[in-house]
Amino acid sequence: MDEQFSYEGLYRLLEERRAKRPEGSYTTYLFEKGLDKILKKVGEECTEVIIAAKDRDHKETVYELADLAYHVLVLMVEAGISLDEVRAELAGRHVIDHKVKQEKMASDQAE
Ligand SMILES: N=c1c2ncn([C@@H]3O[C@H](COP(=O)(O)OP(=O)(O)OP(=O)(O)O)[C@@H](O)[C@H]3O)c2ncn1[C@@H]1O[C@H](COP(=O)(O)O)[C@@H](O)[C@H]1O
Repeated sequence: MDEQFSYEGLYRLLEERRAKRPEGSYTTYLFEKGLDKILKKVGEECTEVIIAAKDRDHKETVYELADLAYHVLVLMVEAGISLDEVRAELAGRHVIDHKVKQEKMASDQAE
């Protein structure tokens, strides 16, 4: 296990790939091909996650989820979407879900 790994670190590396376009980099290849290619890869990886999960193949599902996560991060960099934006969106929903859950619990108790 690489102790150095973080989503933030990988995101920054992908941003650097987009800016510098080093040769021999698969990420450079994706950015050179452009948005349609990146979207195609995200679609393919989604399908592979679905197939692996449907087969209840835990190891393969983890592998395909990692492929999907990488390609989603490439898409985010290409689209100029930061990890903080997605984190903030999830955090906002978390509060809403909590309130809905509380309201439901309160109305269930009143019955
Ligand atoms: N996490 C990944 C990662 N996951 C998957 N992949 C690549 O995604 C590709 C997916 O395989 P496929 O068979 O679907 O695609 P392919 O046939 O190789 O290529 P296509 O023509 O279909 O696009 C493989 O080439 C993998 O190497 C990744 N490539 C890079 N990273 C990360 O990105 C960093 C920078 O990578 P480079 O830009 O290549 O230096 C690396 O250090 C890693 O941390």
